[in-house]
Amino acid sequence: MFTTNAQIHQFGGILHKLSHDSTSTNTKMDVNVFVPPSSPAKSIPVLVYLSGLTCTPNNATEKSFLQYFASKYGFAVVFPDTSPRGAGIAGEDDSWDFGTGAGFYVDATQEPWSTHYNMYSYVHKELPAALAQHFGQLDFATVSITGHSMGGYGALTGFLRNPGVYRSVSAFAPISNPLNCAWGEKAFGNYLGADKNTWYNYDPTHLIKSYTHANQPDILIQQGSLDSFYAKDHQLQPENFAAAAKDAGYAGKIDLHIVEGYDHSYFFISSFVEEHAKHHAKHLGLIQ
Ligand SMILES: N[C@@H](CCC(=O)N[C@@H](CSC=O)C(=O)NCC(=O)O)C(=O)O
Repeated sequence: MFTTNAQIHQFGGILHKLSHDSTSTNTKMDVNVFVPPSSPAKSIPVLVYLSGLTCTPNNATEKSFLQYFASKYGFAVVFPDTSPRGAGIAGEDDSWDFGTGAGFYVDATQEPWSTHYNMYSYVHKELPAALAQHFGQLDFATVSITGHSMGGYGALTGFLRNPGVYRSVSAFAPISNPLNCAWGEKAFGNYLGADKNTWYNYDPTHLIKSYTHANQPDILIQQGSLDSFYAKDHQLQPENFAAAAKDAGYAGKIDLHIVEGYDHSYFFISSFVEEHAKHHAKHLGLIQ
């Protein structure tokens, strides 16, 4: 059961700011949903946008410009939160890259995180089922997924672990090989524990090696060359994902664009959001 906190008219559609009690996280969760203009009898395909570290559903809603293209092509957009909030766990607010705002789209197995930090089940199971009930017009059987940074990793992971569920996937500056970077080691070590065998289930670079489903669409990835998380800190490593896909014989093209001069911010995301919207509109059957 959702509570509507705001309904904002935008680009001919409506942005719904909602909250609900989640059984995956055992907390109240906020979610934004943009519904494009449409005739009442028509079902509307859906794009899920997963945000990065520190974000609420509002960052992308306010800064990506994605709703303009969702309205143009006729798909809805779901903007989930990035973690439970106010779970009351000691240490959850101590750092910006772990805990609140940094749920890493995993189902935690380790105490004290496992009661609340179950963002994988929340995003891929509970939330779509609940929203399908709330918005009868949204067609969650025709759904694609995208995201930024931690959310780009969440999108790639969700696509690869749920063969046939998402028609297409794309990512902006995704954390592509979390087993191999400081953000991933911190998050997985705490949420999943010391046994690295369990970490592989959440690493796109490893998951693509065993992805066998017939649905192998092109995967669009943009990465700014001056993004310090990419160039300096090596947190992102999209080349590792592209190389693994090639070695695995993934049939679609890994369309990795290193875009000169761009950083990690929403200035970068909004510059390429049209390309991503078009990519998904094609796979959702809205354009040729
Ligand atoms: N100084 C930033 C650091 C965090 C940051 O850059 N977060 C990115 C995602 S990073 C990987 O997941 C982000 O999307 N920030 C929100 C924004 O609106 O730009 C900070 O504290 O935000």
